[in-house]
Amino acid sequence: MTTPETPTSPSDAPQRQPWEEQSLRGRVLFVEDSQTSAAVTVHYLEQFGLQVRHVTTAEQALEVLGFEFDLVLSDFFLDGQLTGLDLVERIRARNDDLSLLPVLVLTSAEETDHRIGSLRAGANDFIYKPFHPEELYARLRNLLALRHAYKKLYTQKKAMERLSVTDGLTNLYNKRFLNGEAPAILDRAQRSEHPLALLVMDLDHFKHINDTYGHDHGDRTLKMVAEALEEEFQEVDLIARYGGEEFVVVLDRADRAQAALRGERLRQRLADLPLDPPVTASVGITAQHVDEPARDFDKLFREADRALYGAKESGRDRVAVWEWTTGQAEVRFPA
Ligand SMILES: Nc1nc2c(ncn2[C@@H]2O[C@H](COP(=O)(O)OP(=O)(O)OP(=O)(O)O)[C@@H](O)[C@H]2O)c(=O)[nH]1
Repeated sequence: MTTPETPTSPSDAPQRQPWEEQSLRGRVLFVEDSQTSAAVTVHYLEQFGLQVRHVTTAEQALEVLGFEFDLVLSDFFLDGQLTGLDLVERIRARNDDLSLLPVLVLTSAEETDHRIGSLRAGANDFIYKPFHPEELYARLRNLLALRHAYKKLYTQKKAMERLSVTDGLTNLYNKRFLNGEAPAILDRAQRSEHPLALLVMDLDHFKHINDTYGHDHGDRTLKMVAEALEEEFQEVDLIARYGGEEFVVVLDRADRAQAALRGERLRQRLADLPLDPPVTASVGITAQHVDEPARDFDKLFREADRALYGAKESGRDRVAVWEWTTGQAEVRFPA
């Protein structure tokens, strides 16, 4: 049985606002110089579920504009030199991703030219003042859906970019990234006149480890070696897995002697890893000093590789340095 208070038809039901059904998510940069209008609008924006930063001029908006915002809501006429249209133009002219921020412009019904101008400048949408809250909600919801879709795409793009430059097994950078980045790091070192060293490390008799203990064991060994490399060279930006069991470290601002010491520490660290059987590694090092003729990255890599070959030839588990003056690999460690 129905009581008199119970609604008997949908029209009797208390009307729920759309934002009570589905609140919005996001941060809005709201630009409005009239305190009275601003108070009403902020009230609605917060009711919709949005976080609001209110400023009164376009100049202030440009100052605080940052990646934490999802949308700009701006009145056309503002205190200060700049209008809402100027604000749109300046946001769109930025050369970072904030140039893509959705902008909704508040205008009055008579301001046709301003509306067209704002849209031509790149505003995504407009709304007449005084607005109906449901209309504001609907327009904001559409623009925020666009924003959230863009953010998702951006995150996916970043993840894809990261995947394309890293090695799946060890998570270190791959050869492609090394070959793309290292020449620029070397170029900067040469122009700012500081040394740069290159370290190439190759595990010894890794084929034997694989053949005897299985490929999975080999993989686990490679992962542990990669972790050791990251710990040993925490301050280094470029550590790469160059191929199977060969790794490269670009030591910006290190000279030959410093790099040789770092190579020796790495050699000892790898020998101390709790692995059964233990691994050893051969290390080849070269450096570009300020007083030496400039070489390109390929040439430096060949020098480090020849030093590595020297370390292998001398019995493995060694650190060898390519000496620029003698044009030869010289074993430095163990002493
Ligand atoms: N488990 C595992 N093995 C790999 C991977 N990539 C390359 N390898 C193996 O690494 C071994 C490298 O063998 P070699 O190039 O002969 O070198 P090595 O046995 O370490 O000998 P030296 O370098 O001369 O001391 C091969 O058996 C490859 O199959 C990998 O991702 N996982």
